[in-house]
Amino acid sequence: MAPISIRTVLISESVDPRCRAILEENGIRVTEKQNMKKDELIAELKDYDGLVVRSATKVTADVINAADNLKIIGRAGTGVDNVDVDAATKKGIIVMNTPSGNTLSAAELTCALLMSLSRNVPQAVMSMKQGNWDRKKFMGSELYGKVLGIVGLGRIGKEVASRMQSFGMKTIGYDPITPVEVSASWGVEQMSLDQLWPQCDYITVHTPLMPSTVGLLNDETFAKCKKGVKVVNCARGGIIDEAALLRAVESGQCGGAGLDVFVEEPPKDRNLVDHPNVISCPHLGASTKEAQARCGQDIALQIVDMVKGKSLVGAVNANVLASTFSQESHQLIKLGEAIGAVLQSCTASQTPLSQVHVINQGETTGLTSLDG
Ligand SMILES: NC(=O)C1=CN([C@@H]2O[C@H](COP(=O)(O)OP(=O)(O)OC[C@H]3O[C@@H](n4cnc5c(N)ncnc54)[C@H](O)[C@@H]3O)[C@@H](O)[C@H]2O)C=CC1
Ligand SMILES: O=C(O)C(=O)COP(=O)(O)O
Repeated sequence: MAPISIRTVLISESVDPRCRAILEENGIRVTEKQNMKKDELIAELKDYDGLVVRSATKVTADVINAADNLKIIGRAGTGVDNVDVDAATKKGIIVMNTPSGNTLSAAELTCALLMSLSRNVPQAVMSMKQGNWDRKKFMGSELYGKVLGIVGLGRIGKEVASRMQSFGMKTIGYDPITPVEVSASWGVEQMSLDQLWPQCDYITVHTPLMPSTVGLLNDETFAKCKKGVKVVNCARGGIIDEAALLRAVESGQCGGAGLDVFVEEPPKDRNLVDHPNVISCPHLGASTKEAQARCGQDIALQIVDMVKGKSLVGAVNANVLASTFSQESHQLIKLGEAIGAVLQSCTASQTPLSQVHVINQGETTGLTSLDG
């Protein structure tokens, strides 16, 4: 892999100090500057080769196109929906994330919200602080024996499943990519969304935010759910349509919601946050010391390894890889793209394939990995 020169990095959010320390130990100059408005970010970024962000910095096409020296955008975390990856790719800028660093923390917060919803813990705490002793108002229900629908069976969905199974919940789910036998091996029975909605007492979503996941829960799908279903969104605002959710909690079709994320953060429209059956957090899924330490360290090491030409880990825009890898690797990258296109058409069908056998012909090149 051809080394990329990164001499200066701007960290625009609160990222674990390990990130700065590792970059500096490797001769990269680091500046930390938080809460910049778009114009300030554009002006500041002109001087940097790299940018490290979390979820609050909106790295839009305007920002990217104005950043003439930028070569890498590092996301200390999972979701890259705050980065215009297409604009970055067009400019040859690598976008990389650290997707497993905060998995356990996001899963644990999801479980905390599910438990809080079942026993009205936040509402009871508030009532106590107001000087009350109300044992009737906060009657809850057990999680034991209830059905949890998990939409999105990737890293976080899987961890949520195993934790909630320990409470005796039955876990069912849907994912267009994760094979049914794989999720079955960790106790999640997969089915179509239409089969899933009416069975669930609780639903939690763990997909990326993309056109196919916007409004997965909407007026129509809420209507297919059990009356009183409780929902959790620790993934991205908008996967559960916010207006439809408000209508559903107002009508009682939805019995409660636990929200860590919002379409607009912080949300200007407070109707959901203020509803008595909605409990919410200010995007705290990854806010643990452990998750931040992992993500801060991982993103710094990934940048350093890239600079040293050692490996390119965590890059999400494959097209850019083509320009950074050696000539021989180009053919493998093209092959990967072709296989990806075939797999995409397989998963687009109504009944996704659970297994694909690949048969190769011809001589091997000796290149077995795209890494390094
Ligand atoms: N609240 C927080 O602070 C945090 C939020 N997140 C968010 O959680 C979400 C999940 O993260 P991971 O589990 O790490 O991602 P992942 O990539 O491991 O899993 C996502 C899964 O969603 C599936 N999926 C895609 N389209 C789908 C659809 N239409 N229906 C059902 N499933 C679909 C994918 O096949 C994949 O298995 C992301 O949106 C991420 O940004 C992640 C960490 C912290
Ligand atoms: O990693 C993710 O996708 C998250 O949502 C975490 O966001 P944060 O790093 O806490 O701003």
